[in-house]
Amino acid sequence: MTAKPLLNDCFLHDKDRLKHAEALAILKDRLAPVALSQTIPLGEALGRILAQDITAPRNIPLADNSAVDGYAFRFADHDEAGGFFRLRQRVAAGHASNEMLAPWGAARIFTGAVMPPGADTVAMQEDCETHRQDGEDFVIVPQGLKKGANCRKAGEDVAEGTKILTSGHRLKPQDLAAIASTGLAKITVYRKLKVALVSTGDELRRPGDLITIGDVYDSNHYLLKSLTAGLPVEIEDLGILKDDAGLVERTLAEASKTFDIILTTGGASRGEEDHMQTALEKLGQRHMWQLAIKPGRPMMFGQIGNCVFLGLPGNPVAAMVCFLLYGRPVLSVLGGGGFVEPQRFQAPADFEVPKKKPDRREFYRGILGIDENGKTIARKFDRDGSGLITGLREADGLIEIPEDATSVKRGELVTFLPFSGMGVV
Ligand SMILES: Nc1nc2c(c(=O)[nH]1)N[C@H]1C(S)=C(S)[C@@H](COP(=O)(O)OP(=O)(O)OC[C@H]3O[C@@H](n4cnc5c(N)ncnc54)[C@H](O)[C@@H]3O)O[C@H]1N2
Ligand code: MOO
Repeated sequence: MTAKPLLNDCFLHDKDRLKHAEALAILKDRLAPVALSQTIPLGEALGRILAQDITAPRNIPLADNSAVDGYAFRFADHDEAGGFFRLRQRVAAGHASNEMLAPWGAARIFTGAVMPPGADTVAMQEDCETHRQDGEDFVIVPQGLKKGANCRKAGEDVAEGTKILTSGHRLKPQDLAAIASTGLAKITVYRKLKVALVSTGDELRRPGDLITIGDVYDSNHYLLKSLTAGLPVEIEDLGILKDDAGLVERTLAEASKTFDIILTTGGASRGEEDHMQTALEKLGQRHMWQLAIKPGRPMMFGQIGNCVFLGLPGNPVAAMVCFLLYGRPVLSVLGGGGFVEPQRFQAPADFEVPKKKPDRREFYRGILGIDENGKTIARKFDRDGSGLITGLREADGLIEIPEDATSVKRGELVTFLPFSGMGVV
C-alpha cells in the first residue's frame, strides 16, 4: 500500500510557494476595470474614482485680489507720495471696481476683493495709519513693502487650461474643493463595485448570538466591512456559510452572476472542511493560492465567469494583512482606480528577531515609537499568532521583512507600512 500524499501544507517548502512580488504581478496582469461610469453631483463624489479628467476652464482665482484687509495702491507712487495716499475707493469681496486708481490714490480693500485697476500692492491695515484732513481721508503706508505684496495673482492656484485631476484618481476631500473651484457641479465617476462579503465556518456566530464551547464570533465580517467602508463599493452581506461543500458551491455560483467580486474569509486552507478552493476550481479558475508570506499563506485569487473571487484566510490577522496587501489594490483596479501600493518608509528596529525562516516575506504588527533622541523607531507586537486581534488593534502598521532576511537585529532599518497609507482610518 502506498502512503497517501500529505495534504498538510506545512510540508510544502516556502521556496515552492508563490512569492509576494509574483502574486502582485499576477494581480496586475489579470485585472482590468469592470465598473462603468455614471455622472453624479459633486457633493456625493467623496471616495469615488474619477472617470474623466478635470481641467480648469478659467484662471483660479479669476482675477488679481487682495490677500489681506488693508489698502491697495500703485507701488510706483509710494516714494513720490511719501507714503501719503488719498483714499479714493472702497472695494469689498464680491464687488469689483472698474475705476482706475487715481495717481497717489489708494483703495480701502478687504481680503478676497479684486484689485482695482492700476493697483498692484496692498498694505495691511495694522501697518497703516489713517488721517482726515480738510474733509478728505488719507492713509499713510509705511516703507518696506515689496511690489506685489499681499496681492494674489489671477491663476496663481491653477492657470486656465491646466489639468488638475486625471481619470482613475480616487477623490479626497481636498480634490472636491479643487473641482468646486473650477465650477463643475456634476462629474463622471466609475460606478460602485458590487461586493459580496462572505464568512465561512461552522464555528462562526454573529455578535448578539449565544455561543458555546467551540464557537467563535465573526470578527472578520466587521473587519472587512470597515476596511472597505471608504472605498467605492456596495457591500452585500451574504452572511455566514456553513462548511458544506454543496452549499459553498451553490452560494458562490449564484453570487458570481450578480456581483463584481466575492470576498470571502476562512475555508481557504487545505483542511477537509476548507471548501473554497475546491469550489473555485469547480466553478471557475484559480489564479493563485498558497503564498510564501506570513501571515496569509492560504490567500486565494481567481474568477468565476466574470466575477473576481478573493479568498482571504480565516485568521483575522491574515485576513487583514491579505486584504490590505492584495484586496485593496484588487478593488481599486476593478473600480477603475489603478493598482494602489502601500506607502512605505524605513525606521530602525526597536526589536530583535534572532531567527527568521528564509524564502518567505513576513509582516509583523508594527508600533511606532520615539527614541531618546526624538527619532522614529519601529517596535514589533511581541506575539505572532495570526488569531490575535489585539496585535492588529495595537499596531500602527505592518513591518515588512523580505524573503532573504534570516534575522532582524536591533537598530537595523526595517520597512514600515503605515495603516494610514493603506486606507485604514
Ligand atoms: N495543515 C494546514 N493547516 C493550516 C494551514 C496550512 O497551510 N496547512 N494554514 C494555516 C494558516 S497560515 C491559516 S491563516 C489558517 C487559515 O485557514 P482558513 O482560511 O482555511 O481558515 P479557517 O480554517 O476557516 O479558520 C482559521 C481560524 O480563523 C478563525 N476564523 C475563521 N473565520 C473567522 C471569522 N469570520 N471571524 C473570526 N475568526 C475566524 C477560525 O475559527 C480559525 O480559528 O489555516 C492554518 N492551518
Ligand atoms: O499565515 Mo496564517 O495566514 O498565519 O495564520
